[in-house]
Amino acid sequence: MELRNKRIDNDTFYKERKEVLASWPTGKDVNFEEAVEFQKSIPEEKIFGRKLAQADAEGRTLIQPRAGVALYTEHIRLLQFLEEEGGADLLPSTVDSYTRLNRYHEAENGIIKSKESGRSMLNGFPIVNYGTKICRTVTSALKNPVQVRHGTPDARLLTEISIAGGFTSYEGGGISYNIPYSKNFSLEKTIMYWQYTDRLVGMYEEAGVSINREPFGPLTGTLIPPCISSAVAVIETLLAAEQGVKDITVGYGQCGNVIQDVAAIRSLRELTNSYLKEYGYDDVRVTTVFHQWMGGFPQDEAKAFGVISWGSATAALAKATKVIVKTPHEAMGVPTKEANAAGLRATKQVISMLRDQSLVDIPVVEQESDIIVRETKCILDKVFELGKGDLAVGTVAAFEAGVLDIPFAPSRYNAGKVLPARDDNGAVRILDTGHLPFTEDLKAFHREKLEERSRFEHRPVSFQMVIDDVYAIGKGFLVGRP
Ligand SMILES: CCC[C@H]1O[C@@H](n2cnc3c(N)ncnc32)[C@H](O)[C@@H]1O
Repeated sequence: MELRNKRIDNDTFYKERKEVLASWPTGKDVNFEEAVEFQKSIPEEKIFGRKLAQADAEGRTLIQPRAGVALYTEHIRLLQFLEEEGGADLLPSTVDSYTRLNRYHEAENGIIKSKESGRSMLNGFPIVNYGTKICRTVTSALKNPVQVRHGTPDARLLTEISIAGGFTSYEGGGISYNIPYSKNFSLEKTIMYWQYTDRLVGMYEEAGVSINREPFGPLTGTLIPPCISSAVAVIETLLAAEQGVKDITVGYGQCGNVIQDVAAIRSLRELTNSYLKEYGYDDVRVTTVFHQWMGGFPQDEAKAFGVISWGSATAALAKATKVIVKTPHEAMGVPTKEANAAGLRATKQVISMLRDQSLVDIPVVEQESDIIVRETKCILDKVFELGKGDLAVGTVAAFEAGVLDIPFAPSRYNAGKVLPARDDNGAVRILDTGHLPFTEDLKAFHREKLEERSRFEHRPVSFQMVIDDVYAIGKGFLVGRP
């Protein structure tokens, strides 16, 4: 089938669905009509999109951890601990790396080894191996809505079992779970795989079940210019809306300059709503998610709490609908439930103290937001032009042309020409725009910002700034000063 940004017709979808459900034994337990009834039996307060909409209307920022372990009984205990002791408003189930690569045999071995050793031998919760019934045991044991978080290029079977299993939100997208994660996965393929995911969500919507979708905002989590993460988020939103998705949370990973980070959330919300309206999707609910610092973390737990609190403050001042919380074990790996809960409590403390303050409408944020909007429009207009009006075709062509280009991404489909570097205030600017279709005045803006830093540091604007910025974090700084 050819790549097109067009709603998948039923015959094509059901034919593909047969193969998807046959790709692992647990797929045979998925029955759409029965799953719709189960989803409809879930209490209102556990519907992810409802809780987001309520918080957004009240201008509140919800807190959500990442969490996932191999044994489902332990996973239940973990998630119950995070809502009871951590105060999590929203819950995750972070999926293990084998499942993300469709390597269910190895996930199965991981479950067995975890039972034998009494500890989690997987770095997440293997949803596909457990299947619908056990997933329902997990989601029914919790008080709060639960979302599946992962990084899966081909997530079709994972989507089927997740929704049938009572999860009411699902993260990812055909760009955001491919280019930053994989080296060789065809972008055309993953866009089509994620059209399947979004079509399935659309079918649940048409049956009266609302499932929240969340494109993965941070991408590589390293010096990502807001216009690039916003362009990807808007594209994945529009592709999802075409398949019938009605509830979307667009996201952004903290970069470190507070003004730019607040402007990034403000402009992301504005861009997503305006593009949905422009392309005729008038009934899609949009909320935002701010990811606490996705870069390297200090080993020292007190310093880690400093980083966590800094991200919490920015999320609150940006009025993000939710914030994804890090833990003081970030530098070590999968956190203990105690560390995870502590990260949540620190976050909630800061969010609560700042709940009556906002930086969204201050002039410097408005100015920065306008720059991001103009940059993102330059990119998206070119994507549509390259696709001769078809967004999916345009997206593939845009990556080939370097019009979409995600810094530090491993994918061979990514040009890797764009070079970001921080300006004198730590905001992420663009040292080399590669083939980004920026207007001359936008290019001049970035050049000038970097020249300001160059004058302050008495050194030329150069690639060395990029290297210094990447290493600065480990030294506890943002701007990599010479
Ligand atoms: C793109 C997401 C990366 C982040 O996702 C966290 N993460 C991954 N797996 C788990 C897990 N099983 N439990 C708690 N956090 C987890 C990492 O720390 C990292 O920050």
